[in-house]
Amino acid sequence: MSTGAVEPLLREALSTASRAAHLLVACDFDGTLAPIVAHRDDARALTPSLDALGLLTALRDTTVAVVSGRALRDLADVGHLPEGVLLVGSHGAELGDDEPDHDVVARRDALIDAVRSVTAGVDGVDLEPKPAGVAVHVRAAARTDAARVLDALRAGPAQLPGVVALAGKEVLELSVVSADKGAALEVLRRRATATATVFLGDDLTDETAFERLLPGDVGVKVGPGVTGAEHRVPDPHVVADALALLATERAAWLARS
Ligand SMILES: O=P(O)(O)OC[C@H]1O[C@H](O[C@H]2O[C@H](CO)[C@@H](O)[C@H](O)[C@H]2O)[C@H](O)[C@@H](O)[C@@H]1O
Repeated sequence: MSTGAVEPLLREALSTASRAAHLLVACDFDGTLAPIVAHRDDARALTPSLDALGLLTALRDTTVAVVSGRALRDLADVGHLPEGVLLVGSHGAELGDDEPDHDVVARRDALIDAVRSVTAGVDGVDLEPKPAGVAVHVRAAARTDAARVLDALRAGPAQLPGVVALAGKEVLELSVVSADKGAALEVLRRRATATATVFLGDDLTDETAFERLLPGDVGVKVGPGVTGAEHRVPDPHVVADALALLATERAAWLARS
């Protein structure tokens, strides 16, 4: 395990959190466990991060969750996460296995039709349907097309009644239900009766989770950008180091206590 890239202040914060009566470790997926790649189906979590999450799930009084913008089913397929990791999809809209009700599906389909009327014929734009919405990826589009499509989506489909827009990395997500990772984190924390939470995320959509952290919790922003998190690591490789450190320290603490 290499922990050299984990800053001393973060090491200290993780060490303190590792001694919590009940620890919740929650991670974002894309850009945090898995490096960002050109196509969403090719994203894979780094093996050392999966190993560390596996170690953490095996510990008593420790809850591990991945809270992603991806649809729950997609997260389960792409994630290859260790057994015991709780999966939360669609930015918190999918906290369990419940299928969305008919009204949500009908409104989602109408939303996707409206989105298609904006994106039809634009090269490099990729639609990712989700149970309650759609993500419009513009990573592969010409920059002028990407800007034009995003503006048209914000002015059009995003204004439909009940539609919520969330901007991410080269993506605009439109949903017919309102959800955010901060609210999902609250639910996880309550269910786990966690006394300390460690949350790691890289995107704007992770900021609602950082906002909900309490004294003694640890928020870790991955990569550059403005954040409310107290700590930062440069990339998913150092996320793996931080998770490994946390797993080792918690195992040692539990063994002693
Ligand atoms: O909350 P996350 O787990 O970070 O999910 C956020 C979105 O991730 C995916 O899109 C992003 O990652 C892709 C693969 O690296 C990248 O190609 C894309 O540009 C990024 O926006 C996913 O496809 C979305 O559904 C998630 O909401």
